Amino acid sequence: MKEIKHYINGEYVGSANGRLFDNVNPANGKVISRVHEAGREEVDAAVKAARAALNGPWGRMTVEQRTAILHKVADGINARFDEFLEAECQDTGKPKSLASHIDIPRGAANFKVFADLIKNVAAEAFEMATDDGTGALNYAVRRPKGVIGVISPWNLPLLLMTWKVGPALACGNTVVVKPSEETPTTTALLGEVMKEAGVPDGVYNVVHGFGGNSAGAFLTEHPDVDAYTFTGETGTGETIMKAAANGVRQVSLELGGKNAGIVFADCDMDKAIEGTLRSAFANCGQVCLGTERVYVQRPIFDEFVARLKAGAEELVIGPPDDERSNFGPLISLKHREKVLSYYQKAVDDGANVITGGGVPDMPAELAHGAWVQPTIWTGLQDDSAVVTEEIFGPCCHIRPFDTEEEAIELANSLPYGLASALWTENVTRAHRVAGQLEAGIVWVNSWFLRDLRTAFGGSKQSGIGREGGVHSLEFYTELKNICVKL
Ligand SMILES: NC(=O)c1ccc[n+]([C@@H]2O[C@H](COP(=O)([O-])OP(=O)(O)OC[C@H]3O[C@@H](n4cnc5c(N)ncnc54)[C@H](O)[C@@H]3O)[C@@H](O)[C@H]2O)c1
Ligand SMILES: O=C/C=C/C=C(\O)C(=O)O
Repeated sequence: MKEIKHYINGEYVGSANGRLFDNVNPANGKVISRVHEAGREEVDAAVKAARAALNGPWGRMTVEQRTAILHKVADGINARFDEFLEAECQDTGKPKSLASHIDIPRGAANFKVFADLIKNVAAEAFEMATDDGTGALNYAVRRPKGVIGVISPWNLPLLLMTWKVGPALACGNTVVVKPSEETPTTTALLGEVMKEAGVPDGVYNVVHGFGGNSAGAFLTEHPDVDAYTFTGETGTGETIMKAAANGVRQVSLELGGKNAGIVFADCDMDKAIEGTLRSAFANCGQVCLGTERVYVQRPIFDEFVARLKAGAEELVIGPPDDERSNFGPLISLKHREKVLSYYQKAVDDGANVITGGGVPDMPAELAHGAWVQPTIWTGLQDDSAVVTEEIFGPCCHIRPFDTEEEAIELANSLPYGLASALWTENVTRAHRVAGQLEAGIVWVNSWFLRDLRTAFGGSKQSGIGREGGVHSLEFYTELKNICVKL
């Protein structure tokens, strides 16, 4: 059986404690590899390697040298595209048709975009007057923040990890990555690409394991990490923030959501249906930006529900290699238990189950997979847990509204604020509503349309800080002001 090891100081190493855990393909329940679980010893070795590399060749490279290497990393991912694709789809069960368009290309793009950005970004300068008339000049320079702890989730493993590692390395930092225990493979494979691209040893380190009382906690408790960037659940974000408070380390947190879609009667119905289908069901509903609450203006409510139902029922459930498949399994049987508990709760709370609500019949070879049906409900009260809590599954609740004010109030009613999608052909309304939604990202007549130069992150309990474009540079560098008396 294949073993997945830590990548520390340019070498793949096993755990001294001898502990390994199973990596399961959620499409069929088969164990695909055994993963080493880091103890404090491996985490400490990884942090030490990262510190040494920061003070070593990486820290002394020019921006041009560093960014040329990062372009080679991106090229290296593309050169081994099929290997990354296979690994990502085995770990997650997601359709290859999805991962080949989103996960792997974005893995490469995340290095190119930030390598190019860092070469062109300016820092501020201010001339000032002084009493003696000679004046002074202030100018700022950017310096790497140091050793960055990167903790990433399982839903878009390579994409979300490189979304952090790309800018961190472009800014001259070194990293210790703790990928999700569910999806260790592409993060491990990236070590080989780093080596081939000429990234010095110790710049990119990977430790595997779980969260609490395992690699995740050991990394966030390590005193020699300068800052943490985390994507995952809001509750985990709180725990990481507390750990980072020791030593006053900065955090960037991209957390959970319960995102609203708002569909006005003046929308282009075809676009609204296509976009809402993707936002509710892509990646089996396991996208932080996904829509789990849909508010539809009353005159088009029945038509919208009927068309979304028809679209959901046309989704092709199947394994990654099936070219027709556009709907894979959940990440694990454990996560399916959680999702199915909400399916049951919806019924208990009196929902109309418009479609789905259970587990699909699958052929024998897939019977042990974490399959679940795409599900749509109507008729729930606004305070049902199904409508207020993040489920992170392929499901949404649709509720009618009458006025614009009501839609805004409903959308803003929860403590989350990650993303919203609104659908209207009235341009004035689009701007007016978008400006009032409490969310870090608002899409108008689209969903998950990403320009990597833009600010990305959540408001309220959906996160702290923004990444993307210059905002990533803000987090991954220290801006130092130098004041020169003339
Ligand atoms: N806002 C965003 O950009 C964004 C993007 C993707 C996913 N998400 C969110 O992520 C969640 C799904 O991902 P998940 O289930 O992997 O999240 P999770 O919080 O369970 O785990 C994420 C990572 O944190 C680690 N971890 C868990 N407990 C830890 C601890 N005590 N200390 C240190 N590390 C710990 C895990 O091992 C994993 O690597 C959803 O809530 C989703 O909304 C948010
Ligand atoms: O599941 C969450 C998706 C997050 C997407 C990004 O962070 C991105 O597109 O950069």
